[in-house]
Amino acid sequence: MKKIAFIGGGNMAASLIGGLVSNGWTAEYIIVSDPSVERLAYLQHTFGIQTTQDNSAAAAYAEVIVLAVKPQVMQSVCMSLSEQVGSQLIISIAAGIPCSAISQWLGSQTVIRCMPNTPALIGAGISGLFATAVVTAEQKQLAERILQGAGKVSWLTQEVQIDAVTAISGSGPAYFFLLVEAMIASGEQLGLSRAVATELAQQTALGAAKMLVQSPHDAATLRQQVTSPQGTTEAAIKTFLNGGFMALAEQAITAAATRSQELAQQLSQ
Ligand SMILES: NC(=O)C1=CN([C@@H]2O[C@H](COP(=O)(O)OP(=O)(O)OC[C@H]3O[C@@H](n4cnc5c(N)ncnc54)[C@H](O)[C@@H]3O)[C@@H](O)[C@H]2O)C=CC1
Ligand SMILES: O=C(O)[C@@H]1CCC=N1
Repeated sequence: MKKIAFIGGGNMAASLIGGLVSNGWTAEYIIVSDPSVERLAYLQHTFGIQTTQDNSAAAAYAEVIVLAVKPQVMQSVCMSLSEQVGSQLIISIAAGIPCSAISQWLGSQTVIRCMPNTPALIGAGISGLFATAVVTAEQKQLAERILQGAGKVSWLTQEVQIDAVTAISGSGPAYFFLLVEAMIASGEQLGLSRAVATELAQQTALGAAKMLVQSPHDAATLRQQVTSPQGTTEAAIKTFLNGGFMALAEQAITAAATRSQELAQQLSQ
């Protein structure tokens, strides 16, 4: 078991730490650094891990450094850590920041870029991973072990594919939450209490997600199985499609991928 430092202890770090701890990673082998005392107290209390406000101390302690700060502060955080970074494996989860920029700011080539998602917190996440050429097979296995606590892992052959992963699975949970928000609001408008509408929408999302992963049928077939000719589902689906749902979804997902590319250009100069 290796010592891991999380630089930045926000939502995504907490999701990954939750996955690690519930998968049996020793809490004493995990340290997180964050400027917020309240945040550190929460993380310490929830997971029993070590905490510090000193990024350098966390980095110096660890064999693996997970960079989990917002893309906008990544450059300054990395540059301030360059003294402490030697042979550690670096895993960056920041949207948009290329390995080349991380390598340059930290002075280390041993970088894996990772795009996880928040269901990591309950072990139901998926992470897209890209490793630079110098990363060894052993280090890749280590990264997999760390991220598998958070869910599935998918290796990418080209770094540019991370933009698509960000748009599909990184941002993706938010698309489903938005649909559930809309379903709850509609349920209320149709006369249900908020509590009942919420329970119906949540359980429907859970059931649909389980069918998607467990059934031998694809999404389109499962949808057709709900859709009786001239029935209620057809009325809803027709309204979605006539309103341009497919084109809108493609436009939205492309906007996420484009934003990932823009972040790379803006933040890696
Ligand atoms: N939220 C998500 O679904 C996903 C986020 N990401 C990436 O994960 C990274 C973190 O995102 P979130 O956890 O959502 O953000 P967040 O805002 O919840 O967490 C960022 C944390 O960094 C801390 N921080 C700020 N300045 C710092 C510094 N100088 N040194 C150490 N810590 C510092 C903040 O106090 C905060 O707790 C981002 O780069 C984002 O692109 C990647 C995949 C999914
Ligand atoms: O919205 C973002 O920029 C981050 C990356 C993927 C999910 N959240």
